[in-house]
Amino acid sequence: MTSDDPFACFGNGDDSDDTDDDMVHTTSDGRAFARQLVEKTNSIMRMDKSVEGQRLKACTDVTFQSSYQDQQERVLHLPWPNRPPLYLGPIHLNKSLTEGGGRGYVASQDLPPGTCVLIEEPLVDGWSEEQMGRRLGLESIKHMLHVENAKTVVECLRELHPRKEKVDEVFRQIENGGQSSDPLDVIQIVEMMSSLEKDVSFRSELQSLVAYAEERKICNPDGSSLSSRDINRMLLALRYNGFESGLYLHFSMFNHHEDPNCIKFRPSNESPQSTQHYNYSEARTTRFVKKGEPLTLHYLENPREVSHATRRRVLWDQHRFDIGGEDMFLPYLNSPRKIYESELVGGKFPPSSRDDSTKNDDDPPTTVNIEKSLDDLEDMLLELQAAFKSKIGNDDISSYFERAAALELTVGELITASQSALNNNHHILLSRCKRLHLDVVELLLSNCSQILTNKQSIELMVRFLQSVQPLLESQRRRCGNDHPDVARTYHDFSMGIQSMLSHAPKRLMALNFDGMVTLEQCSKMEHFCRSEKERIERLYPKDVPDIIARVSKESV
Ligand SMILES: C[S@@+](CC[C@H](N)C(=O)[O-])C[C@H]1O[C@@H](n2cnc3c(N)ncnc32)[C@H](O)[C@@H]1O
Repeated sequence: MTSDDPFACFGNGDDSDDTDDDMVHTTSDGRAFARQLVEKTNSIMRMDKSVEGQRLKACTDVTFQSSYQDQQERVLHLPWPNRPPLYLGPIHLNKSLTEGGGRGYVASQDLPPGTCVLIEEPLVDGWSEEQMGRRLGLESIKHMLHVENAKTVVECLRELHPRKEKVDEVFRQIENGGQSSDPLDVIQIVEMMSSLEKDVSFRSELQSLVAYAEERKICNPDGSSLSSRDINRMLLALRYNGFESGLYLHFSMFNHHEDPNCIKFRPSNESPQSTQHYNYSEARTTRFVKKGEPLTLHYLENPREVSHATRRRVLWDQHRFDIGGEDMFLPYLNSPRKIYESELVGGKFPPSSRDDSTKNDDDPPTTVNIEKSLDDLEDMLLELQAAFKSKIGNDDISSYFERAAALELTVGELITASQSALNNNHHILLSRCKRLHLDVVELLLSNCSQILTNKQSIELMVRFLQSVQPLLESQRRRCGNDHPDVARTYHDFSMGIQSMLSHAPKRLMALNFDGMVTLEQCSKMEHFCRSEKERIERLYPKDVPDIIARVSKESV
């Protein structure tokens, strides 16, 4: 085995190596002691659970849920009072927000983390096959005009940004020789529509959709035929409001924030207790939200963890609103743009532009290069996950193992290179690299146990812990202590410690993690991580069917 061997850090694959001095001596006494400690803390946890359960029940209690009556009143002020969501939590629509595009939700009372604020079924569930992996285009309009309830969809779409009434008014002003009073309307409506219409094939597709709508007798709510401008506006409404999972009405009233206080879940569409199928999304707060504070989501869905430069470009490209660069003064905030710790590169505001710097700039920002590598490596992981899932035969497993092992090392190298290029241990891209690393190690450990020697597994677990510990710290700083992403990382940390306590406790202590230098401290940390993971998970109960059942009971 030479140092050039890419698999050197997995050991030489010889099991006899496992009788390594350090490990054997440590494990014989250490394992027993560690097991005792884990059992002791487990039993303390079991006792604690009933008390903790009661405390947490208070958080997910009906105190923070809206009654049917209460919802009815607030639903009247939504743009679709006749199509209420399945549940509207203690929030209401404010139509004159200064930050984030006019309309948006605000909290009607103080809301603890995990409060369910909205449950809704999509108006259009998913997109057509041709649409997948591409930006929403006219094929999605075609898909929408095909669905059974197309007439209702078109009617509802009227109220989505940019509202039909508004668009008609803007063009009326222009056609009368005037100008739109709001420069943002020109950017988001007039310029966006005309840039799409520059394409000849787009224009001809618009015409064929006009004819198709006519044929199916799908018209505007006032009975007039859908014009090509109407269809173009509908496309903007999809782009400005659509989610990966489809189009929702009430979810489209959430504005974007760089540091959002809500998260949208698309839970499994089956309730565990009943045979009833649900197809809903839910939004929950991820931290404490004060009464009157706007409720916001992060618009980037996949991947969510991108650099400031990429976020700025994507949001401009898709929505035509600018999150701002270093020198940009944001009039609605009356201040320069705020910079978050997770965006700093070398302690400074990173370069960013609304335009695609990968195309125009010879020297794209460091973050763009890291993102490109991440995209490629994440694709490789997806391929490997699919291969292992499809139960590859024993003969193939070693070749897939080699690919997964090479991927693990490459991600490790990307972490090292990114750390030095970004000079910021809490940069959002480093968190993404570390999450990827954890996922690759997990893939190896859960699928290649028959190939990995004990020593290799332990070395893998060591590198796993070296990624998970700083990731946890960065995520807590960025998302707070109650975010579901943090729960997942607590879980990983606890599993990693548990495994090392059982197999190589001395090696674990030698890692010298803060507050983890004795066996007792390591065990305590493992217990802490596990209980934190469980605490956060309980903040986000899978209780949507119960909420819906309660509300429908109250309504009769
Ligand atoms: C899903 S809608 C949100 C609701 C919208 N404010 C409305 O009144 O219909 C998305 C649009 O709202 C605006 N918007 C949302 N978040 C924003 C933000 N942080 N800054 C500026 N505009 C924002 C953009 O025009 C975007 O295309």
